[in-house]
Amino acid sequence: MKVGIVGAGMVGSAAGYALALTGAASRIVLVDRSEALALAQAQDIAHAVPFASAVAVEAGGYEALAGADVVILAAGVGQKPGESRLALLERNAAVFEDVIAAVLRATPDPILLVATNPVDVMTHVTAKLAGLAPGRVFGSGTILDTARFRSLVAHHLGIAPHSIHGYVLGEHGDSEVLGWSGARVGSEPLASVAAQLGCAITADVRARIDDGVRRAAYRIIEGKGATNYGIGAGLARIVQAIGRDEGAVMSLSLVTPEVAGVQNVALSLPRVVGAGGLRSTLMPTLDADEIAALAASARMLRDTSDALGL
Ligand SMILES: NC(=O)C1=CN([C@@H]2O[C@H](COP(=O)(O)OP(=O)(O)OC[C@H]3O[C@@H](n4cnc5c(N)ncnc54)[C@H](O)[C@@H]3O)[C@@H](O)[C@H]2O)C=CC1
Ligand SMILES: CC(=O)C(=O)O
Repeated sequence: MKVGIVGAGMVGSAAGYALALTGAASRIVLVDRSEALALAQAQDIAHAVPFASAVAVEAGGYEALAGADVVILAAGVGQKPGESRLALLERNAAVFEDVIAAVLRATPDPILLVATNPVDVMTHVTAKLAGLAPGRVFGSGTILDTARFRSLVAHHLGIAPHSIHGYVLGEHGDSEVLGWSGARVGSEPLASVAAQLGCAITADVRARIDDGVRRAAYRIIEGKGATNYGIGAGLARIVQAIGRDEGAVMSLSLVTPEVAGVQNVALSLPRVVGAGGLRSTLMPTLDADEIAALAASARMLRDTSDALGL
């Protein structure tokens, strides 16, 4: 599978590296407004290939995206320490005006996978600019927040994160909703497993994990200026699920006709990912507080999209 990456900075390069290590792509093309950066990243990633899978890695202009099955969009600015994702919107929406047109001139019917923040509204911007079939334009959404949630719950219980099943929903950002009530460990409800293991999810534990998920990006950006490895791995995992037509369930952002009473809003819910992109949505069972929080998140995103005329 040929995968293009537009934006060869921290996120784009980490995605390329993860794609090369996992073999989720057979050909990777990096594009950036800095041709020198794209070339340097492509060369560096190519030097990992002899230790990993047989992947061709190159850099080029937009024309090099011809025939790309999936294009990851990671161009634009990231947060400065203390800055919210939503504060990036105007700058990154302006970047996408040119980027999406240039991508589609090179490859007219790709799957577009948006990583640029604020990822939900940028997904909506991309869907409108691209006009592709529903399910072919979506955002990484809360895939990273879900990974953070699973990691922290796993650490608390002393169980592998792969065996923790639960999702973060709504905005990839400050209003996101941790789906505690539906979380399971193996096939058992989280609270039951936590009690059996003597690791109850008390209000304090819950608040600590909530903060650890919601504030993770702020803390990491304070420490190293960006986040890249987690999202890079997440983007490669999404591409892998597309390439293998897996039907994997992941929390991803898609323009959705109606969520918690809010119409036409891009946000994350559990979605089924396969060869054509997103093929269905699995509406989770939530408790009353979670439904109210999801409605508030959806309303905030809708209001933000309204301001852009989306
Ligand atoms: N969805 C998620 O979970 C995450 C999203 N992000 C977001 O990803 C985006 C990229 O972050 P980083 O890679 O850290 O930033 P970065 O600054 O390292 O890389 C961005 C790249 O975009 C390029 N670029 C800017 N305008 C362009 C244009 N018009 N055409 C082509 N390339 C262009 C820049 O030259 C730069 O190399 C940010 O919006 C950031 O907030 C970051 C981490 C996680
Ligand atoms: C930067 C960002 O969106 C994250 O790490 O969650």
